[in-house]
Amino acid sequence: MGITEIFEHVQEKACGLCCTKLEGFGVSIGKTEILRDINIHIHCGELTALIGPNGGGKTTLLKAILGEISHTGAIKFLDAREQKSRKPVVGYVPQRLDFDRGAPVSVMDLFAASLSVRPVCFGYSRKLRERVSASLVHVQADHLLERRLGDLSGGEMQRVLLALALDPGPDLLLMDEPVSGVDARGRELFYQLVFNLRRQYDLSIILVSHDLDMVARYADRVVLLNKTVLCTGAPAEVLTSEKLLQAYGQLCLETKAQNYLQPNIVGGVPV
Ligand SMILES: Nc1ncnc2c1ncn2[C@@H]1O[C@H](COP(=O)(O)OP(=O)(O)OP(=O)(O)O)[C@@H](O)[C@H]1O
Repeated sequence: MGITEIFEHVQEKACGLCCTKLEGFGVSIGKTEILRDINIHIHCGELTALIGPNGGGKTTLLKAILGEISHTGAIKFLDAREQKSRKPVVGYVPQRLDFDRGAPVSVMDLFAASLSVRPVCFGYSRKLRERVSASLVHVQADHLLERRLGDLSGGEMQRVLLALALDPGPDLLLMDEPVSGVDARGRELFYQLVFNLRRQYDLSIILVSHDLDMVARYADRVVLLNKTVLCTGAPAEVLTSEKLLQAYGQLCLETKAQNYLQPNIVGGVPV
């Protein structure tokens, strides 16, 4: 894939009617300052990749947005269709789901437990089954409806968790290295799905990833984070920035990051 094809999707237009802003965002745990002065504008219909060295604060930022840990500053969601600012509905896809792989729990059970107040042992309504089936279609997983969770592959499980995070439809979708343990084919499918869904649902997405190759190919924007925002912009801009080398330091040599810093090479692809 050439550089033009890699970045051509950036030229597509989102609705531009809603956005999420983090303003003066900071997190301290005990006396340790983990994040400071974070100002990010997350655009609707766009996939924003959050990259940075280990311990840079990426997971902490997602946890703070989810409200799991306290923060300073503000998170604002502007719904321009309704002409008002409100709390965003946030969906989340974790790196993995910890569960007993031997438990007789199906994909349908997982959705029912999340979407319905009725105990799973009482069965489900036809309406709920149709709703779950429709959600799974969007992530190419409708054939997995009755499958036991323990029998799913890593990629299938992450697609199911993606469908779960999209129901009910969020304003902001957060994903923390969602396919880090998944094989290359599964990773590619997952990124393609997310890439298509972002425009289909006008989703604002923040995706934490160490996979700079995928980031170069699928992200609309990149935020380089190490305690604070070091650099933000289009993938071609951030992934060729000297700040990337500074942030990753020696580790850069052990990751694909070095590819992006050589002149005339982006995403490991000569241009
Ligand atoms: N509960 C906690 N108490 C103290 N320090 C913490 C706590 N949670 C996270 N930290 C520290 O905050 C820093 C940021 O951690 P975080 O997990 O957010 O980084 P990350 O960018 O997601 O890292 P990685 O890429 O390795 O997943 C690290 O130095 C970590 O040790």
